[in-house]
Amino acid sequence: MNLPFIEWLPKQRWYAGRARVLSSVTPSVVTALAPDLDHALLLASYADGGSEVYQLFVGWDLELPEEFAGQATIGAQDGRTGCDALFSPDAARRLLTLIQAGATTGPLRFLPEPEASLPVDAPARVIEGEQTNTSVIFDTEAILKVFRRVNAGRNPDVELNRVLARAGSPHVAALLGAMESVDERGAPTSLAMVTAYAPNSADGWSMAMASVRDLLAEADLRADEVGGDFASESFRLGEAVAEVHATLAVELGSVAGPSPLPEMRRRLERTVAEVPELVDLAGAVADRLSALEGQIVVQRIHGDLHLGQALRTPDHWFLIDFEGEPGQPVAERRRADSPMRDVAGMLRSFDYAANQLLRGEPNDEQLAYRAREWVQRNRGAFCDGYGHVTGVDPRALPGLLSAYELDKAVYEAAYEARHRPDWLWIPLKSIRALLAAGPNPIP
Ligand SMILES: Nc1ncnc2c1ncn2[C@@H]1O[C@H](COP(=O)(O)OP(=O)(O)O)[C@@H](O)[C@H]1O
Ligand SMILES: O=P(O)(O)O[C@H]1O[C@H](CO)[C@@H](O[C@H]2O[C@H](CO)[C@@H](O)[C@H](O)[C@H]2O)[C@H](O)[C@H]1O
Repeated sequence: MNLPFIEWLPKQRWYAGRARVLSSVTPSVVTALAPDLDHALLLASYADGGSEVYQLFVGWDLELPEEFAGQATIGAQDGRTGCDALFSPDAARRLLTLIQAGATTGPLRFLPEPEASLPVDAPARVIEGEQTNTSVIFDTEAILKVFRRVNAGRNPDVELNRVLARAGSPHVAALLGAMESVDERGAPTSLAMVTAYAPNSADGWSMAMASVRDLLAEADLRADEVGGDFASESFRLGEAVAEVHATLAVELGSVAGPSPLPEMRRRLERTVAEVPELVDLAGAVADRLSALEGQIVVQRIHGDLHLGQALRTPDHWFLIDFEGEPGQPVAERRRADSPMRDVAGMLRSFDYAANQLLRGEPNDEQLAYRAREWVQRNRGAFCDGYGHVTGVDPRALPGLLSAYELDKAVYEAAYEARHRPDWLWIPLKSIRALLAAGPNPIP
């Protein structure tokens, strides 16, 4: 396969190498699925000596919806045009059919869940947006998520969705199937998963943004007085996260174990090297992380929880995307950790929602005050909901929570520097605020 991947790959939203110099992109494993459809693992090598593996279904001379033709077309080879086949509804349906059939092709395994019935004839459409992976929706019935960056091992998204669905949790979409590759020793690497689609749902990020927008439009009203108050949803979301944690603890265990302090310190060091604005703050952040010295209670958790990972269905809050932090090795993403990592992730997200809408109004003190009020109200409601289920209010663990919030904000600084440099100011502002607030950030 000899397509111009080196030009096409860096233009994709899910490409994570923006801060690095790409030196080559080579198809390392190619598996033919049909005469006009191949599966390819692409080895992207960087000038710094590092590399990443990306996954692509390459379609040949496929018909593409007009609006996606430019984005999906990779280039020409031997008189045929190669494209990202997930944009072809027909190719996407064929992938679903392979999963339904439990097919095996070369190293690829297509695995339906027991009794699952996949909508193999449904209209299919790629969803666009700020996603790490690429997902295709099949009518209102199923959603196929293809992991873009491939890391050896079983992806926690597949693993935890399966555990939670089989335990009857009302807070996840049912897993319908998966796709893996196996190496010579039979060890699996997750490549894709299909879950039931939740129709008529809204994601927590859009709902929170609508609520903040309402508040900022009514500068004289308090957060609890405007129509779009989000606090009761934040409370229910706190309950849902706590219930998911409780189910994971029952199903997969919860023990006293070493804290992730060494990894947090390494992350801080790496991020300071990438984000010069952090240099002056790093010492104070490191001091605050020391609250995690010694042992803590750990269990399997979501690992990268934020408002965009929560879907409000007509009946429940669902949590999605249990993949952990994109870009980390699978072993690290599967590692047990404190549930406070997820709580901190969601609390950070309330901060993001309010700050994001203050963009362009940086010096309006009245709006900034209102936004802070919204954040306090919703962070508080989330913790109330969480504590209502577990009996332990996260605010009773301020040192732990503040350390996890800072670690998350450091992660976000690296994430934004790589993917959305325009947003970098949000985690930087939060790091300064968290340091100034002391180790007990929530009243
Ligand atoms: N089961 C589902 N039902 C409805 N929409 C979903 C479902 N799962 C995911 N989505 C939508 O797809 C988007 C991407 O899913 P996500 O798992 O977060 O992918 P990524 O890893 O690419 O970020 C979500 O923001 C959500 O809007
Ligand atoms: O792609 P994922 O959803 O797995 O997560 C990554 O991208 C997120 C942004 O899309 C990023 O989240 C950060 O921005 C959100 C607003 O867009 C905000 O709600 C989150 O709190 C903030 O962390 C996430 O960190 C990253 O892993």
